[in-house]
Amino acid sequence: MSDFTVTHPRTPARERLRSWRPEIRHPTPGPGEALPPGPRTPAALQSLRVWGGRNTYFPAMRERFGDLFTLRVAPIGRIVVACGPEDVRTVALGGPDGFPVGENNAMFEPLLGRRTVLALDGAAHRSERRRMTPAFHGERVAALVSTMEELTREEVASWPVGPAFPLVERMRELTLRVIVRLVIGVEDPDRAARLAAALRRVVDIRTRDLLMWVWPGLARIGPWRRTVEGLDHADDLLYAEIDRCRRDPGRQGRPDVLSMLLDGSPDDELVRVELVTLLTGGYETTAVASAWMFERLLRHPEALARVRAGLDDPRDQYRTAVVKETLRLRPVSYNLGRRTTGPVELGGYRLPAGTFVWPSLSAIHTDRRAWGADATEFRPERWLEPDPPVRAYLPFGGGAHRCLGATFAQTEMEVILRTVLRHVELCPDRAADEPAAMRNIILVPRRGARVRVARTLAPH
Ligand code: HEM
Repeated sequence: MSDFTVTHPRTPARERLRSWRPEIRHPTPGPGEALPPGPRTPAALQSLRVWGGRNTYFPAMRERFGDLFTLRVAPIGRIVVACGPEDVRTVALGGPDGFPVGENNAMFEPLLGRRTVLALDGAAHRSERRRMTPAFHGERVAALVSTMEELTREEVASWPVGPAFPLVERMRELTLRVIVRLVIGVEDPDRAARLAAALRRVVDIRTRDLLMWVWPGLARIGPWRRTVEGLDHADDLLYAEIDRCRRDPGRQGRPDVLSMLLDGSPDDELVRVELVTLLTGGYETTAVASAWMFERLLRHPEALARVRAGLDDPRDQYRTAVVKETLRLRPVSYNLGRRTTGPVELGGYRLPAGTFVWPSLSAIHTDRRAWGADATEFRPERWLEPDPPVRAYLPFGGGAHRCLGATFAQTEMEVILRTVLRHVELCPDRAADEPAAMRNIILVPRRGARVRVARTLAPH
C-alpha cells in the first residue's frame, strides 16, 4: 500500500461508471442524406466479425462494396468504414467540425476520467493537448534514450536461451516498465514493481468487464467488484506518486513526463487522468508494434543483415525505415474512430449526424494505387527512396488527435531493435509468417510473435 495519506478530492471508479452517460443517437438519414451500401447478413453476425476479426472482414467487405461501406454493429449501431486514401485522410484530419472524436471515444471515460484528451474536442481538447505536449518534444524524448537502453538490456538478460517464447509478452513487460520509469518517474524497484502490477490490471480490461459500462450496478458484485477495486488501488498508487513528485525538491531537473505534467498547478485528479491516458495509449501499442517488428524482420534475412550492419551507427536510417515499414504493414491501431455531430459529405454521400465513421489505416497502408505492386511486401528500402507516399501513411492517426507519443514510441522501438540485436541472436520458432488477429482494438500476432534466442552475443 502507499505510504501517503490521500486527502485530495477524487472520483472513484464506481462513481465514474455511474456518472457516465453516453449520448445515444441513431443516425437516421434525412432528405438528401444516405449511408453507403453494406451487407444484409444479420447484425449479430456482422458484430461478431467486427469485434472478432475486422482485419479479415473489412478487406472482404471492401472487395464487395468498394472503398466506403456500412456495417451494423452491436452495441453501437451503424458504422461507416472508409478505406480509400483520400476519404481516410478527410476523416482522420477532419477536425472537430467535420469528424470529432469525442463521442466515439466516450467509452474511455469510466476508465480514464472525463477530462481525458482522448474524449475531448475543440477548445477543451486544444488546451489539454497544450498542457501535455511539451513533455513529448524531441529533445525531451532524446534525453530518455539511455534509460530505455538500460531497461531493454535488463529485459533481454532475462530471456532463456533455447526454448521458444512469445515475444509480445516480454515486450509488454518492457514497455510497461518504460512507462513506470520514464512517464511516471518511479525509480525505486519495489514501488515500480507494485505500480506495474496494479497498472497491468487497469489496461488488461476484459470483454466481461465492459458489461459494467452498460450496467454500472454490476460494480458491486463478484469479478466486477474486484475490477473496480483494482482500478481504485491503481489510482491510490498513482496519487501517491503524484504527491511524491510534487514534493520532490529536485523535480525541475527530472526527465520524466510526470514532473512536467505538474507544471502550471493542475489538480491531482487531472494529472491522474493524464497518466492513465498515456498508459492506455502507450503501453500495449508499443509492445505489440515492437513484437511485430521482430516478427517481420526475422523472416527477411537480407533486411536483418542490413540492420545488423548498422548497429554501431546511432543514427542508421535503415533502422528507422524498419520501424516505419513495420507500422505500415502491421498498424497496431487497425482503424481510427470518429463520430459526426452534423451532416457531412464523404465520398459522394451526405452522412447524417451521429454516424460513426471508422477510417481503416490498414487499407490505406496497403493500397496499391499509393504504394505500388509490392504494397504488401515488407521492404524497408522504400523509405529511403525519394518521395514515399506519406499521404497514405497514418499509423499514428492524424489531425488534432494525432498520437501524442509518436516520437516517444518510434524512439523506443528503435532503441529496442538496436539493443536486442546487439545482445542476442533471435530466430522465429516457425518459418511461416504469423497470422494477424484482433485483440480488443489492437492488431496482434496471433501466436504472440514466438521466437527463440539462438545464442547470446558479446555486446559491441
Ligand atoms: C507504436 C506505438 C503507438 C501507436 C501505433 C499509436 C497510435 C495512436 C493512434 C492511432 C492514436 C489516435 C489518433 C487519432 O485518433 O487520430 C493515438 C492517440 C494517442 N496516443 Fe498513441 N500510439 C502509440 C504509442 C503511444 C505512446 C508511447 C504514447 C504515450 C506515452 C501515446 C499516447 C497517445 C495519446 C495521449 C493519444 C491521444 C491524443 C489525443 O487524443 O489528442 N501513444 N495513438
